Amino acid sequence: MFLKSIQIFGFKSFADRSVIEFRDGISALLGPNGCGKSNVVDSIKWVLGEQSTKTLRAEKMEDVIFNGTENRKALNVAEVTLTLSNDDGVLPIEIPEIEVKRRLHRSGESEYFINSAPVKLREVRELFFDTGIGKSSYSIMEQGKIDQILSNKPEERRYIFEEAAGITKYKLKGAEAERKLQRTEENMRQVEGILREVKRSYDTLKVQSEKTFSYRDLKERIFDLELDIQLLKLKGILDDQHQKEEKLKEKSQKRDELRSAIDTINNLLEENLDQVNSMESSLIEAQKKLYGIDIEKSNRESRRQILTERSSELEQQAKTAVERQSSIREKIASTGEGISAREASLAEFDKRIGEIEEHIASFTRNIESANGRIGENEKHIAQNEKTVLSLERQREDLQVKLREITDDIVTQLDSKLKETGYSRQERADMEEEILNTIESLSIQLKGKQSLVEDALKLDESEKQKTLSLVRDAFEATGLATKKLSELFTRYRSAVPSFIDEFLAPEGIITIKREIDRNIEEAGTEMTRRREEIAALREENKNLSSKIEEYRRTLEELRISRAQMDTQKEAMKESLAGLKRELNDLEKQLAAAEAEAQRCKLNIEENSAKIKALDRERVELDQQEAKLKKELTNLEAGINDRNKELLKKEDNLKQQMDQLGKIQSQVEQLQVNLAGLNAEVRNIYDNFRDRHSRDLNEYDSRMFEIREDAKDLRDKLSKAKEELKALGQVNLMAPEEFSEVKERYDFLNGQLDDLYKAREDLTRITKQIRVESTELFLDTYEKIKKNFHSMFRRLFGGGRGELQLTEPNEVLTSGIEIYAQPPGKKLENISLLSGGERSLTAVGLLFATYMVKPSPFCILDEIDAALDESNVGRFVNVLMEFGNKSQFIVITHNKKTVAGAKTLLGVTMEESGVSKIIAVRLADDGNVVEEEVDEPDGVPTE
Ligand SMILES: Nc1ncnc2c1ncn2[C@@H]1O[C@H](COP(=O)(O)OP(=O)(O)OP(=O)(O)O)[C@@H](O)[C@H]1O
Repeated sequence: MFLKSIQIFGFKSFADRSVIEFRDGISALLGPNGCGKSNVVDSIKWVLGEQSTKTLRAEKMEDVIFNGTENRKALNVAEVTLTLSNDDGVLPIEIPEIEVKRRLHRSGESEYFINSAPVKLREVRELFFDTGIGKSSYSIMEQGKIDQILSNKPEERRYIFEEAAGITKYKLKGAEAERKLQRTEENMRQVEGILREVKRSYDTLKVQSEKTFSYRDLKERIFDLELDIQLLKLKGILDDQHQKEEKLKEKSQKRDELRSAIDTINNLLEENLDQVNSMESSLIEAQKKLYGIDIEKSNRESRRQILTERSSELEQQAKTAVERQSSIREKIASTGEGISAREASLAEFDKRIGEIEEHIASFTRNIESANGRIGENEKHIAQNEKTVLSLERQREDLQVKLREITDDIVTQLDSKLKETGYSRQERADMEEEILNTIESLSIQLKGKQSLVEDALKLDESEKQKTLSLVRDAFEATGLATKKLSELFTRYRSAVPSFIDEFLAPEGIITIKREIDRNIEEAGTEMTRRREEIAALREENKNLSSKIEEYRRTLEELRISRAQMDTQKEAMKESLAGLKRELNDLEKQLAAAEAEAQRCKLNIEENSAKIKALDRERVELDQQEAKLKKELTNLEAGINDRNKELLKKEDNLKQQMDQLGKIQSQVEQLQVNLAGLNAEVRNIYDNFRDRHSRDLNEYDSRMFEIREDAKDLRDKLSKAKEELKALGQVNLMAPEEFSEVKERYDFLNGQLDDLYKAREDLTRITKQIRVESTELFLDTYEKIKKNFHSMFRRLFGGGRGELQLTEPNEVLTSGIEIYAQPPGKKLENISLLSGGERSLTAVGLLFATYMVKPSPFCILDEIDAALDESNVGRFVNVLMEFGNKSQFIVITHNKKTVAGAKTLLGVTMEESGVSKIIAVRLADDGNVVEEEVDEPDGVPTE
């Protein structure tokens, strides 16, 4: 026994955790349609790693999770655990019992386990390689799959043979090796391409790098030569510098000695000068005082002159002020007149403005009253319009009523006339008869009257005769009257009395007349109101044009008032100007008077001041004579001292000349030294700028140079020419070359590895192909032979053939099946009947089993299309195989069930939820173990 049990939870219709314990031999899985038998097969395929939702009869993978029933909620996880016995070591793990589990969450998360350890799908698949079990194997055969085997292209049938030959693993390895080989060749092509590219750079950079090395050597030589030239130059300067410093030291000493001798002479000179200076200060002081007196004297003289001139000016000013007073007075008089005239004009303006204001007020009132009147008229118009509107509505209502009542009159008249049997013709006839009777009566009466009148003229006898005739005639008249009265009575009864009802005060015609009258009255009232509205509108139109006229006049009045205001303002301003002018003139007059007074006072003050100045002049003349005497004495003393000073200064000058010469020599030396220093600095700086190095570093080399400057310069120009001849140089070439070289060497190494790998892979692929071909051919030949005999057993005769479509390409060739049921021609399987096809496929399956039986086999209703005799043969063969291999058969066929040792029932006691029931049969076919009641749909014999 290989398949021990399966535990299903949440998978399709298995909502509850269900365990199916499998036994050796043939187990039949029974149950009514739709109870979940095929779901058990699906669960086995699923746990073995089936990924095709189509094969699992689902749209998407989540569809395999129990999705609920009317009474149960859907689950969120499906889990199937398959327990396999590995006592025979079929599976490549050395454990006697292996548990494979697959779990799927509704979120899409999927897990696989082998013996509770999480694994990848690949590991599950590898576990069943070449065992006949697994995704694409022959251990699970369904009705659909049998059809597939037979109707597939010959090449697609190969998997059964490959699985039986055990070359699936080889095939995978071969494919893997092929893939690797392809990848390797692809890599080789890529590496070769890259290498070609790199080689180009490699060659170019190699040449460039060699050139760069020559360049670098020359550069170094040039540097050394330039260094030596600079060092030689520096050495010459430094020697010169040393000599000049010595000379400077000597000259500086001499200069310092001269400076101290000059300082001594200077000190003596300073003492004599101090004495001369003090005498000169006294002289200057005396001169200053004398000068001061002179200034004082001239000051006073000029002040005296100024005062005299000022007095005459003041007299002239006083005269002018008096003249100005009289002219101002004249202007004041004329300005006063101007003011009075403007005040009169202002009064006139006020009067006229008052009048205009009154006009404006009266026009404004007129406009207001006209507007008021228009407002009232508008109100009347609105009222009248309202009334007209309501009258119109009334009239319309009345007209509606009139139409209604007219209709009523016609209807009532009609019915009354019908009721009373009134006939117009009869009435007309009767009226004619009455008129005829009245006429004949009046003719008779006229005849009687003329008879009576004639009788009155006759004699008595004739009279009596005539009167009796008249009496007879009156009798006839009485008859006519009676007839008339009868006629009238008849006429009255013929004329309908309802007319009176109609005409009565509450009668319908009276009401109609009332309505007619009301309509007419409403019309008259509306006309009156409309006329009134028109009159009011006309009045308002007149009033509006009047208002417009008033407004225009008002506007004109306002403009003239504004003009008047402007003129008045101008007049006011002119008046104010004149008043200001008057005020100014009055002030000017006062000022002129004050001016005249001030001039008089100033003239008096000036004459007093002139007298005081004359007195001070006498005193100053005396002081001047005294100071002039003091000055003569001081000038003589200073002259003597100056002669002594001149002698000392001559001596000093000689010393100074000498000092000047030495100082200039010192300075020249200092300048020279500074120049040399600058030269040295320049040499250092230039060197640093050109070579980015410090010349200090090479100081010691200065004393090792044996060549002279000329030789060095010749060599330098030669080296420079050589450098120029090199042309453009890639300075980074050596570094770039070393990088490219490294890459070039690496790629070469890689290419060698790839060549080796390709050789290995080609060898492996070839080996796999040879081994696979051998294995395949061996198995194919066996199955072919078995198929032939199995076909004959199942069909009870006939012939079954297998043929390679391309015998020279064993590893890709298709396998054609030919079948010849007994008594028929050898035919291609596509021409077989459904049952024949099933039986042929079963034959192929069993032929394969004979070569490589898979550890277990599930057959899902493959007997469905077989007839009784074929089922019999099928069951016989099945039972034979059942002794060696484990079979789980889903069937509805009683004969097949009878062949089973164990019965497994699937029911749906609860709608939509599958449940497992197991029944074990003894060898004699009796039930020996019953775990649950026999499920519905279990066929019994
Ligand atoms: N995810 C699911 N959740 C619940 N029930 C499901 C699910 N997927 C399928 N089913 C139910 O499983 C039943 C089909 O089961 P299955 O095909 O195994 O029946 P069967 O016993 O093989 O029938 P038959 O004898 O007709 O072949 C259907 O009733 C279907 O509704």
